[in-house]
Amino acid sequence: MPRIQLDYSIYLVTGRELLPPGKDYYESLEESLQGGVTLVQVREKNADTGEFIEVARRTKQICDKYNVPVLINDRIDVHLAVGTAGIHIGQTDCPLPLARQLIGPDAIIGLSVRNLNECKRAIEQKADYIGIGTVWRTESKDTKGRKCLGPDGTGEILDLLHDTGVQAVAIGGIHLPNLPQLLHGSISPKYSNSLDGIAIISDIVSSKNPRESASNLREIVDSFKRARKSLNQYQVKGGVFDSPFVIEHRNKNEFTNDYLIKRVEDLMNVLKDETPLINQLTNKVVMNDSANVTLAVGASPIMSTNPRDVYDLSPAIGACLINFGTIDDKEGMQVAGRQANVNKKPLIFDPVAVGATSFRRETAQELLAHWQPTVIKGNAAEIGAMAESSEVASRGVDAAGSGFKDPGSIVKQLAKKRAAIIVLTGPEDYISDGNLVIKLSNGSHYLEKITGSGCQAGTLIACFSAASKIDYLNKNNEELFENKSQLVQGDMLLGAIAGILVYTVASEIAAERSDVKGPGTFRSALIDELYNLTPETISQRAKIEIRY
Ligand SMILES: Cc1ncc(COP(=O)(O)OP(=O)(O)O)c(N)n1
Ligand SMILES: Cc1nc(C(=O)O)sc1CCOP(=O)(O)O
Repeated sequence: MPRIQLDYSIYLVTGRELLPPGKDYYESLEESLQGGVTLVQVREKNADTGEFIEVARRTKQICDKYNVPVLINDRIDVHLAVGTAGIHIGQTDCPLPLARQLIGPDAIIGLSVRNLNECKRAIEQKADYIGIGTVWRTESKDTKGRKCLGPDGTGEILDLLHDTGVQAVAIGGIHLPNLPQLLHGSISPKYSNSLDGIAIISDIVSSKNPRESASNLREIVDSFKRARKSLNQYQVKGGVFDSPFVIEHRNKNEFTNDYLIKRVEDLMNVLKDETPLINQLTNKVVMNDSANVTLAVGASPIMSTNPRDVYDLSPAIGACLINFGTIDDKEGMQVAGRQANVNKKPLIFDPVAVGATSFRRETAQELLAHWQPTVIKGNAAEIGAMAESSEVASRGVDAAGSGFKDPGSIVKQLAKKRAAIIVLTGPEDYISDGNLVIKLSNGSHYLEKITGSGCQAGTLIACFSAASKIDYLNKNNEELFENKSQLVQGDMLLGAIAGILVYTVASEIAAERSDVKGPGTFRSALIDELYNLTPETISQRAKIEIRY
């Protein structure tokens, strides 16, 4: 008989010592089940055997009312005494093959996994599921000396589970604000596997209102799973598509150049009407020009980097740009990005010269463990480094060589790996959400002759991503909270396309002006042409190619 299938979505691990003062354990448990907990593990670190059995027995009685299975932490004897669905064991507990012999073929066995080797062994030993941790620091267990895996490390482990049938939850430091970042950021780089659920102690147990806490977490996990399912449907059927970043359900036949141009025009008007604030943590070399291009398209720049300030500003901004050209404000970047995720703001990451030094590579990894970007923009060297491709070597901030043999597939694969929109800039620009690749062929050779043109493109992507979110909210007010797992509402692919198109078309017009004699005059003319650009000009000049 096959073992029962468990729903790992919201996996409550109990912790009586973490209850708020005065809250009864059984009352808290029942409320959390009403909020949507799908699986419970009884974890008793201080109880003696008799007490553990009694707690497990009463826990199972309550869970049975809600048809929620119970597992026992570590103790095979308690599992056998109470007749629960199975056990969860750690690396130093009873070895899995022995545990299987003792509890029989039908019981569930989950195993804690901290790295790739432990995961391989869990697969060999036929664990039913693995608990991947610790994702982030936690006060609920002593994890001193252990490396936090972050969403990235979790995703690498998920890749190994491809086609194995082994399920996976993540554990450690998971709370409502960082949950969307974990779910999106842990989508595995090679096979796009995602978590089956999350294991939680304190976010539920320490809550005064465990029903609400569980229900909030459940809503995010459910909507993430729905979005993943519709993405898979698109890949299978090749018809209507809906990536995790795109709320608009588009039909392939309607997604044409004319449609894109019309939507870019809409966003140009939104920016002028709504003047969103764009916070830019950017490098010293380009700060002034970036602020000016922001103003030229109708948005409003702010260049705040102080951690307290970016925290307070976050709810009020339209989008956040993190450009780590001079990496002076790492703490500010960590806080700004994290708060952008929490407040569901578009977060644009420009990893300037990321492949040039190990410091830059490590900083990028560290930042990406703190937050999930909506868009990653770079030149060939930067995108190559992010994709861990050796095809294009990195030389300072410039892309060496002519780029990739197949740029479309590089951006598409990286978009899947990073669960973000990827923008590759160069003589032609390539943009992908992991499903589609858009090639844009506007621009001027002068862009290579002024400093910070790539940085300005990142700024404009941030402006138009903010416009895309505003546009979405203006049109779908009642559906504001339709998909709580969404990192940001609005069509972020469109925001990226609009930013690049507006910038490159304006650069063409600037370069054609008779008063432009070289890079110096081009630089000023570019800001003027961004300011004067009309939707009609975009429509006349845009060179767009859509590839599936
Ligand atoms: C779902 C889940 N994952 C990991 C753990 C940790 O188990 P273990 O390593 O055995 O540590 P203790 O829980 O015994 O402290 C877990 N309990 N549940
Ligand atoms: C029990 C446990 N195991 C972990 C691991 O990494 O194996 S982390 C952890 C504690 C999880 O508690 P919270 O949800 O409060 O962070």
